[in-house]
Amino acid sequence: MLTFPNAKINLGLNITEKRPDGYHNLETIFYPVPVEDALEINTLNEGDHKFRLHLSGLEIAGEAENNLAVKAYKLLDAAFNLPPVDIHLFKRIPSGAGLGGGSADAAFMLKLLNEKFCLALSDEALEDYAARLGADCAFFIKNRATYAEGIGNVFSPVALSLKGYQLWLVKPDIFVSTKEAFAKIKPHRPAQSLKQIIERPVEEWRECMVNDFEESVFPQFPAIGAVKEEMYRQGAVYASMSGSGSSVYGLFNADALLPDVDFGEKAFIYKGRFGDM
Ligand SMILES: C[C@@](CO)(OP(=O)(O)O)[C@H](O)COP(=O)(O)OP(=O)(O)OC[C@H]1O[C@@H](n2ccc(N)nc2=O)[C@H](O)[C@@H]1O
Ligand SMILES: Nc1ncnc2c1ncn2[C@@H]1O[C@H](COP(=O)(O)OP(=O)(O)O)[C@@H](O)[C@H]1O
Repeated sequence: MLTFPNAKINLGLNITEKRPDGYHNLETIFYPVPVEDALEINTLNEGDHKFRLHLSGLEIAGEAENNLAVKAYKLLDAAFNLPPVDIHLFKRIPSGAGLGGGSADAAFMLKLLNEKFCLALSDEALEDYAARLGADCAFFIKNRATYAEGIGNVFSPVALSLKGYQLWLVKPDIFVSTKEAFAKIKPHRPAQSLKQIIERPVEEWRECMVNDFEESVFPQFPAIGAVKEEMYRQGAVYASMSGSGSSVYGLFNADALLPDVDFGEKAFIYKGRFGDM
């Protein structure tokens, strides 16, 4: 059985306060984007392993045991004693990019196992399992525009569609540590909540919607800020870094022409169109 875990972008990201446990409260809107991995599972009939993981495409750091697709399998296996599985993951979503690719693989693995082994878990039950694998992981269960608060794990749906807009996504060859990016931020409450901002036309977002991480990340990595500037030079209606970086996206009108731009030899570049997601 085959599925295609997709990435997300953050539309706005306000870091509102530091908590006693060291984590930060924030508000953001997660929106699914059509950049996809491919994830396949088959029942494993040979050997005495519970799982085998085959990886291709972009490299993922870390051992197979720590792969989020495997962690998702282990979580449901502990509860339901699942048959052994052969897992194939083709990685197209860059890691450590603020695109949630690892979390997407985990959430889609839960959905895949639920279907393949007829576990009859509701979306809410799947969200509970997903939340144990990562803060933004549960978003990918319903996989629709979502307002997130708390540490990024308390969700409510938002009525928002970017259908028809073009998406230009660039991840320069730069690694940003999420932990360090948080450490450099002075949390503050925004003048206007993202819930209100998102109701305004996309053309107005540039004046009022921010990703607080840009303030700490752009001075350290000017090349990331330069990608955002380039998006606006090319006519983006709205452009921003996603999550804690290092990817940057631009939203363009349906008829805009997106030229070839050199963002560096190792940059990941995606151009596409939002559909019904
Ligand atoms: C900030 C977001 C917004 O989308 O960034 P991206 O990962 O998408 O870039 C996410 O919530 C990130 O979630 P995630 O990437 O899972 O972060 P984690 O691994 O849980 O945390 C890495 C480190 O960031 C800090 N951290 C994380 C989340 C949070 N609400 N407050 C924090 O202070 C902690 O120091 C933690 O040790
Ligand atoms: N299936 C997976 N895909 C991507 N990264 C994974 C996966 N499993 C574990 N990881 C680890 O999770 C980390 C975060 O990856 P990811 O969720 O893609 O990025 P981000 O948090 O920037 O959105 C990576 O550094 C990687 O080591």
